[in-house]
Amino acid sequence: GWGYAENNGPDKWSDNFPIANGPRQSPIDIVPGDASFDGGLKPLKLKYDPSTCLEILNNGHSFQVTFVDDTDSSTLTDGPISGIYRLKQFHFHWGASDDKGSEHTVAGTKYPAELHLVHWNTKYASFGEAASQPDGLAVVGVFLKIGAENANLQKVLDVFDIIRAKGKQTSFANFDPTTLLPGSLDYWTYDGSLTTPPLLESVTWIVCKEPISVSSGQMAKFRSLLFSAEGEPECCMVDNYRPPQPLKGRAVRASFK
Ligand SMILES: COc1cc(C[n+]2ccc3cc(OS(N)(=O)=O)ccc3c2)cc(OC)c1OC
Ligand SMILES: [Zn+2]
Repeated sequence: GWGYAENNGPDKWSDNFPIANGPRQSPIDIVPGDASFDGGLKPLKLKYDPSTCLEILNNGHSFQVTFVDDTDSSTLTDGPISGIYRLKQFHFHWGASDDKGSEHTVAGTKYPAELHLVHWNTKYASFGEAASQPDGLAVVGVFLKIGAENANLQKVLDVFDIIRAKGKQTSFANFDPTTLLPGSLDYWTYDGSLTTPPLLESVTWIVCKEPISVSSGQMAKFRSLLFSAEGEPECCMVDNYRPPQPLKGRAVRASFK
């Protein structure tokens, strides 16, 4: 299957997923000077209920924290979207070293990691159905920047020893993803795609301008996870990011001046 190695990585994804060369692929390089301020963009409204937090899983590409999404308990509204989008999961992408790892870049700058909070439009019956619609998903991206230790993030890293290998999962309750958001919710927004196969062009991207902090030691903990399953030769989970894709004429709007 697909991965991030030389033989199955981003440059090979178009073999099985031709949409990889489509008109609205993600991530992109965000050039602040080229983004147009849109005074019509509303502030993001994120309302998360920690009791909807379910489990944490190593899916072999990243780790994800999954939420119960059968009610409107944890939602994204306003911002660039209309309607109600429900939180399904959040996950991260990161590098083998602190000089790379984010998927979106800002005027060519790479951050050591990027958080994705994945939401689906409740006008559709499920995540899977929404994922095939042009307005089906909204992903909030948050950059991680090397600095002070992040105590909220540490709660997630503390269970990594249990989910070290692909396929491992454990219950994970009462986590509030709001604690992983930056102080300012200023954002850039553009129409894009999932950044991993099936690369569906169904995502309204909402990328926060302000990063959250992560310490270098915490980044080392991310890199202790494995792409490989138990009993397989150990392969460190690092560089699980897709590089920026062609903008192909898309507009990037800014919610701030
Ligand atoms: C839960 O059901 C699905 C899970 C998934 C798993 N999945 C695969 C790839 C993903 C890529 C994502 O990309 S990202 N990095 O842009 O956030 C986000 C969520 C994803 C979730 C895909 C589906 O169809 C596309 C599903 O519906 C059948
Ligand atoms: Zn992602």
